[in-house]
Amino acid sequence: MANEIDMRLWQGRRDPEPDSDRWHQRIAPLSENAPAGCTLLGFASDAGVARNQGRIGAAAGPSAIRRALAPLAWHREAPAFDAGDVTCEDDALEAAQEALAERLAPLLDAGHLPIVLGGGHEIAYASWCGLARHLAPRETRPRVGIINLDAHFDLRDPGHVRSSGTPFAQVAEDCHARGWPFRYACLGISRAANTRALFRRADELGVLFREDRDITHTGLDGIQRDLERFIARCDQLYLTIDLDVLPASEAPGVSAPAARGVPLALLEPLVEAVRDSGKLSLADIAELNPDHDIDGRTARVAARLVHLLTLNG
Ligand SMILES: N=CN[C@@H](CCC(=O)O)C(=O)O
Ligand SMILES: [Mn+2]
Ligand SMILES: [Mn+2]
Repeated sequence: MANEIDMRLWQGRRDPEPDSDRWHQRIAPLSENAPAGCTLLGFASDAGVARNQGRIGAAAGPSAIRRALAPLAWHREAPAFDAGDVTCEDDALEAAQEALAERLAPLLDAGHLPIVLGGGHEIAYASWCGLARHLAPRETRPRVGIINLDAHFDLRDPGHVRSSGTPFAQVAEDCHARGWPFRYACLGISRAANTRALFRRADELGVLFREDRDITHTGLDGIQRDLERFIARCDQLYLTIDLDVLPASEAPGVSAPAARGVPLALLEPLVEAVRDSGKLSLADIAELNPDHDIDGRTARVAARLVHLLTLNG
């Protein structure tokens, strides 16, 4: 289930001038006793998307993000590592989620900032389980804030089927079982793409949500303030980005492209606010489907988001 680390994906142009490195020249395979840095870990799965009646292909997402990140300019001081992939075999989603959690927890224990590359949004339950495994022995009631940039709540009832549409309902159940608060913010919601039942569940669970049409140049300041208030109530943050939050023109390579979406230019300040909060423990990027991408557009957006998230390290 855990693949060898394939460093051949890390290729790109080389400039002869000094101080001109790119990611492919700096990223290293994760080794034992590596110093803390940002660590990429792939989750090659679209089993959750298949269960959710979506377009499969996201299992190839992690490699496509690495290829798109490889030639981007390196601006970091701290190291970056590639920890390889966890692969979901056929429909063995729960086993793959467990395997990812098992890989993530020691990375968090060692002080890394893991960035998990999807993979369908079923990645989110796996990321959460890794974070919970790291936190459980350390804190009795951790105040974790989950910030999801997504057109969808992904709060479908997991009692029917566990899929890419259920991860945050699964997290809510897990928090309830542990006696931990469930703090969930979902920014970019499309009213047209979420049923009334999902809006009701979001209200019942006290979710902070903002619709795609409200995230505009004029509305951004207010949303930033709401986000900052949410962040102030948390001790650590888990950021999850579903690429279908972007307009289909910017992110065509997803299972469910957005007719409207929130442009990258408006998402970046929100990502920066999370990054610069000093509370970010874990991030993932979900739903890249290279089969439906156009000229690598969506992979480039995903790579740019990884670049942005890790810029200050
Ligand atoms: N990851 C989540 N996906 C959406 C899919 C919506 C669709 O296929 O239209 C959801 O379940 O709501
Ligand atoms: Mn979505
Ligand atoms: Mn989603």
